Amino acid sequence: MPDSNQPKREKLLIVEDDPGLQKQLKWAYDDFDVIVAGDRESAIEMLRAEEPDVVTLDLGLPPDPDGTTEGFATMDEILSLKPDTKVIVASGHGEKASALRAISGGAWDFYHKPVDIDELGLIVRRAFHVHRLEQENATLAARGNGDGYILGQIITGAPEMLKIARMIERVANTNASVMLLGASGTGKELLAKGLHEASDRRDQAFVAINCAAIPENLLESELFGHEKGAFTGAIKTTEGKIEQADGGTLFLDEVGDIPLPLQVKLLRFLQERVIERIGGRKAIAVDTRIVCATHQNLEKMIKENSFREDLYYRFAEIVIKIPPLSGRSGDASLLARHFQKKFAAEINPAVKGLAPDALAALEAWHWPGNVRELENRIKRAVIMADGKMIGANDLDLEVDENAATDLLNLKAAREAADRSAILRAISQTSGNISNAAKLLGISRPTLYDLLKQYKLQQAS
Ligand SMILES: Nc1ncnc2c1ncn2[C@@H]1O[C@H](COP(=O)(O)OP(=O)(O)OP(=O)(O)O)[C@@H](O)[C@H]1O
Repeated sequence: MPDSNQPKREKLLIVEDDPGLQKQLKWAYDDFDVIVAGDRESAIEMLRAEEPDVVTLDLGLPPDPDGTTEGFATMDEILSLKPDTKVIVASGHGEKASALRAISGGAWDFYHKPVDIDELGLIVRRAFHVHRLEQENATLAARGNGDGYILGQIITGAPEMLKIARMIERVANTNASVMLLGASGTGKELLAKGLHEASDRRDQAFVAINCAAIPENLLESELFGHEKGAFTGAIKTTEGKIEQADGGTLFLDEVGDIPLPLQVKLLRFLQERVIERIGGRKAIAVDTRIVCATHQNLEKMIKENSFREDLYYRFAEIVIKIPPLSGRSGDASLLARHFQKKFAAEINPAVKGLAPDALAALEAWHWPGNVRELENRIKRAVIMADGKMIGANDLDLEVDENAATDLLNLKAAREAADRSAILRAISQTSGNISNAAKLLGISRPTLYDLLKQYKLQQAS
């Protein structure tokens, strides 16, 4: 007798252009609901229609079956439409470069062809397992029940960031240099710290330096140190940041601001792993791992000859792009609750939470200054709040008509429209749920159900 309680089978999308291999893989995964696509277009069509959680992707797809361009274009499109997808990339080319490109582009895992069904089966099953855990974690975090922490101190429930945490964990124990790209306030320094803590260098120093904040003429000495008497004012021998981070990690923020002569000196350090202090004669060996960040367009700077291409490739063995806060579903409320509790404890314990209209305004805002802006706004609101709850007025935000983004499918578009209408109604009625329900033409219980469904509940 068929078991009506049987759980829904998980969906696996196989993107592979070889019909023989398609059949073989389909047969091997008969415990999953397998769908197959032979090229980018049909893969994206199936992603939109079926929303698979795991995808195995052959990099050699038509019209470039012997290269990787079409495969990577498919991977990028999948991850931009549905960032929580676990993409497992297969390549017959077996080059390290493809593996690095895949992982830094957000792939979950990489394996070399020819396919070993058992080995791939393990990877696929683990990917489903981790996807399930991440979904549970995201739900808990959005409800405010889970702690929502990743990599130590980073708070998020968004699949976009969980993907990045996973990438960071994977590269932490390689010695590859990592470049974090993201707008100001997206948490690059916190992620660099997270990478250090996830690596086996965690017991040694984590040293951070912002190259844009230090005058050009002092930056060399800050990085490389100096010997006593090397220049006027050098009254004692001083270690630079690179040496201070020996055995550990150096976070170089705003590398785009490093002047060209110093870029040459840094290149030498990265190639030979030795430094010379200013005024020093001996080469000192250092084992410092570099994580760097910038919000500048280094590729453009290379074209304009203001950044060295060879240094870029030394810095950017792995490039990780950090999404802006507005691209992290549910994180604005989650982080707001965290900062409200933190600042209330430090500054104004009378403030107990965020009113629904405040949460609505937070979710609708586009956050040009990212997490730093959110932190500052909540801090200010905690200081200024009259009552127990922070209201939308305390945040000094206007409800923003969200710019349309590329949505996965009609269901996702409807949900986005529902969320936006609900948030606006709550904001217009200053958080009064009965009035908001009236404004929306639905009953109060229906509105509560929708708040729950879209994870828009009020903080307790
Ligand atoms: N996910 C997060 N969870 C908790 N706090 C965060 C998170 N992201 C950022 N922050 C906090 O926001 C502030 C800005 O973060 P951080 O300095 O890491 O950003 P950044 O990208 O390095 O900024 P910039 O490019 O301007 O230097 C810090 O106070 C940091 O602790």
